[in-house]
Amino acid sequence: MMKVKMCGLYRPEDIDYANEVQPDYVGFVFYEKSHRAVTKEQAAEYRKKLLPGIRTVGVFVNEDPKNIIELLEEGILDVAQLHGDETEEDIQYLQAVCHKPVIKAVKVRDRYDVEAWLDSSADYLLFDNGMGAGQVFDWSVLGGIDREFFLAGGLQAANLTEAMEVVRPYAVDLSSGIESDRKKDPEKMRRIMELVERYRPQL
Ligand SMILES: O=C(O)c1ccccc1N[C@@H]1O[C@H](COP(=O)(O)O)[C@@H](O)[C@H]1O
Repeated sequence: MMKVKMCGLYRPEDIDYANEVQPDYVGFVFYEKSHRAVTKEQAAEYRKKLLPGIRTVGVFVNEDPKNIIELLEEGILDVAQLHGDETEEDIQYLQAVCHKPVIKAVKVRDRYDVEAWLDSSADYLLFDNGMGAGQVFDWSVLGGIDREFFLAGGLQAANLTEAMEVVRPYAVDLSSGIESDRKKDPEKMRRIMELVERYRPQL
């Protein structure tokens, strides 16, 4: 069944919106250059308010593994998403220490970028065009992938159904596409869930 991740929740009300629409995953960005960045304390508070069935993903860019491990071991996060230059060794180290899923985000320019990570020990790959910039990439380079992956990058109500039908990812991942004026928009979140629910019975 198609999963959905709603990423970049950073205001207290974003948690209320997520509890209403109930995506499979929500993402907290631990990257201080992002307007969506949260602190460990905020994420801990948000985790407490979030419905227990919703899994929390921490988004990191070349973060000190010690900080990632702390968040995973304290139960603030269920999954780590590595969005920087992390290596295969970094991924395996986190998996060995925490026994929690690791998503490796891959910035896709062409098929070579995709193939370079197909044998990764990451629990999931995530194919994206950048870092939450809301830009789509050429999905045709994702053909014939024999493992589960998240599709991110510029997904929104207008292109989501096509993305699900054409790419058939394990999960769709949205951030900019569920925002208005750089804030999470509950109406857009509801619309996305409607589209995912409508698609789900087909699988
Ligand atoms: O959202 C951010 O600010 C961010 C910062 C650093 C790394 C990743 C970030 N976001 C990730 O970008 C994708 C898709 O975003 P969009 O839908 O294109 O806006 C998603 O995986 C976020 O986790």
